[in-house]
Amino acid sequence: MLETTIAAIQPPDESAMADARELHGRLTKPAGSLGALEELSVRLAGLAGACPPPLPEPAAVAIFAGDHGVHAQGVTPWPQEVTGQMIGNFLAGGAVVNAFARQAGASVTVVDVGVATPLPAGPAQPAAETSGPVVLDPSSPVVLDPSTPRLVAASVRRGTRDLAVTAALTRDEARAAVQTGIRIADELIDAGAAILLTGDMGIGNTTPAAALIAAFTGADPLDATGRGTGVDDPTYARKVAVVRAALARHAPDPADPLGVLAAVGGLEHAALAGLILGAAARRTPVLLDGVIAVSAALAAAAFAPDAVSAMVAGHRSAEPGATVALRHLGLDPLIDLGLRLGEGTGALLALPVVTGAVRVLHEVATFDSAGVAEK
Ligand SMILES: O=C(O)c1ccc[n+]([C@@H]2O[C@H](COP(=O)([O-])O)[C@@H](O)[C@H]2O)c1
Ligand SMILES: Cc1cc2nc[nH]c2cc1C
Repeated sequence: MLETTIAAIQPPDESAMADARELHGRLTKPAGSLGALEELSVRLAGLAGACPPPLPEPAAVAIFAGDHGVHAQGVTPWPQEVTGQMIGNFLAGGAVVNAFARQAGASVTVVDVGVATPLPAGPAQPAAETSGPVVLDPSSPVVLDPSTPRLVAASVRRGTRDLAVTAALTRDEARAAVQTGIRIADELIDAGAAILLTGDMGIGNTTPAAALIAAFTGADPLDATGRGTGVDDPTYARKVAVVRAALARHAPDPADPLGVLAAVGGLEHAALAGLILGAAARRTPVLLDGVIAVSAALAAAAFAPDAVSAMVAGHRSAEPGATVALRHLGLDPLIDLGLRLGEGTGALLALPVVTGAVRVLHEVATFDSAGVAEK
């Protein structure tokens, strides 16, 4: 499944891109006056193979959640249980991602790919008549409902191993998580999603994100590692040392993305790489959130370089590694607000920018049709 997905990822359609550039030149605005939105709309035309490309509606956020053995190294001040507790919050509609998703009209799908603690029952009840989290029967149809977050149970294992001691995952476990991401992309697109947004939840997950970024870009661990949820100086120093030692121990080969994900990654990072590959194979845009998403995007690009044409960088996370990763991918983020929350929040805030970029090609009059004189 991974190999067939990679094989399905094709380069952008140059003629649709040329059509979009030509159309932009005829719309009632000075050439280039929409700045980065113009190139974004051209890229989306190339991805869709059509000018104009489809409006990115409806939108679907997929939040992949996992825990991390490296938590034992003291790389984050937060207890591991917060990962599972936040899943309860997502399903109850009480997290920041839910507020932003309601604003954007996006559905929220939470995917447990490897949470360590049992998922909470109480608050995770979106409907009164249910007694526990809404765990979907794999055979039930996927419905994109912005008012009802849903949980997909797809745990590969209850958290990774400690990457400071051993490989975080076996290759088979990493592959299973990547394939879960591909499956979720397919299900959401089959249910009608016209754009996928990445989300993540995992206490400790900025440490594997930093290790992935250093492994794929060659950046020094000091430049790839940030303060995550807001760690103090001693914790930050420990975190950089953990990333440096892990790279020395595992010597991950950036030409072997499954091996890199297994050695120093996380289950949500692997699943996000799969989601991106799945979206790219279906020529559907994927709006990237923060540092965890862009670390996964590096893995996706290592699997299939043409997957980059499906990626839109939603925002520039405050994590320094995100900027290192975006530079490596050649992507410019749409917004830069100093966010460092995750969950898909930065991607959701960027969604109206993407929609606006495409809407221009659908709705704006040409000089000719509107009778406006050209310069
Ligand atoms: O999206 C980001 O760029 C981002 C930056 C810092 C932290 N986070 C979130 O915070 C958690 C990981 O932080 P930490 O310090 O425990 O590694 C995890 O749940 C992420 O979603 C997310
Ligand atoms: C409370 C909390 C919410 C989060 N959302 C994403 N990562 C998070 C980390 C914490 C600690």
